Amino acid sequence: MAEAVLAGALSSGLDPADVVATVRREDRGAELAETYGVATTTDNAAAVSDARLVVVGVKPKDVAAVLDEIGPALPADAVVVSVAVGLPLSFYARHLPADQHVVRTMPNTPAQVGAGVTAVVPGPTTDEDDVALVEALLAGTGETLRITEKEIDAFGALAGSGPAYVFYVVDAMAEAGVLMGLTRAVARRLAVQTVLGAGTLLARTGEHPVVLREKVSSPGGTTIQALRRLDDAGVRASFVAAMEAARDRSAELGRELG
Ligand SMILES: NC(=O)C1=CN([C@@H]2O[C@H](COP(=O)(O)OP(=O)(O)OC[C@H]3O[C@@H](n4cnc5c(N)ncnc54)[C@H](OP(=O)(O)O)[C@@H]3O)[C@@H](O)[C@H]2O)C=CC1
Ligand SMILES: O=C(O)[C@@H]1CCC=N1
Repeated sequence: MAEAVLAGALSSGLDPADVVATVRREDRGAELAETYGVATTTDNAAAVSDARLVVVGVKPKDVAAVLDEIGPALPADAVVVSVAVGLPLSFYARHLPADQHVVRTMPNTPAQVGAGVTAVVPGPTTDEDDVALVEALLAGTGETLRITEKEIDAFGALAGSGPAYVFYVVDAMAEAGVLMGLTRAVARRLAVQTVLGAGTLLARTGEHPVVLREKVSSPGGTTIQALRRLDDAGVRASFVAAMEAARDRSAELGRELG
């Protein structure tokens, strides 16, 4: 996820000379340096010692150790940007020096191609300049949306995890195409282009998805037959249950690790 944010930010004008990426493995560092032209190091504390923005992009279970490591080296005016699912701002406050500014975010992987959407939750002591700086970093990754911390588990369940649901649907549609005799390459291309086209149509027209769905579903035609099968199989209810499970896991992670 951190690489996707890096790629999006660089593509919109962030200077690679202003970035230090930290890694655990030298080979990973070489890969990032080669791909993005950024400096890399395995020394997290050294990397943050004159940083203005510090994106902590490790898994939730590893965040505490990284914060404990970098805390003493952080400049007082550095803003720590959280991307971890589940961990509340209070968690960061416990592991960082008093009054260190923190902005909690929830990005998604389309950030890599500038088509992401990221939630931004300012920390209690964070000033407007700091939040604007974080939003400027994220501008190249797509849209940003300020929300409250109580909304972020739901945001993550919908938008953070959302790309995985779409990839799941694309895979299922392509597999159905193969079942009906299309080649794998053609089936996948059709599924990808159809999702891209439908998403673009939704975004450009601003029409409600129900209206667009009805325009495809001719009375007595083919699409309505397909949609009836999806309803019979409980697909809509499954989406609700799936996203509630993701939201609940996010809250649970916060309790487990916090
Ligand atoms: N994946 C997603 O779509 C989203 C993820 N997130 C959040 O982003 C965070 C990362 O998730 P994700 O990208 O999936 O996980 P990954 O495991 O793919 O990425 C974590 C990276 O952190 C590196 N790392 C681990 N420990 C250290 C350390 N001490 N110092 C430096 N680097 C370290 C890992 O190195 P190594 O390669 O050696 O393992 C790895 O490259 C999580 O907190 C997650 O909740 C948020 C929104 C969406
Ligand atoms: O699955 C996860 O835990 C991360 C957080 C949101 C998307 N991926």
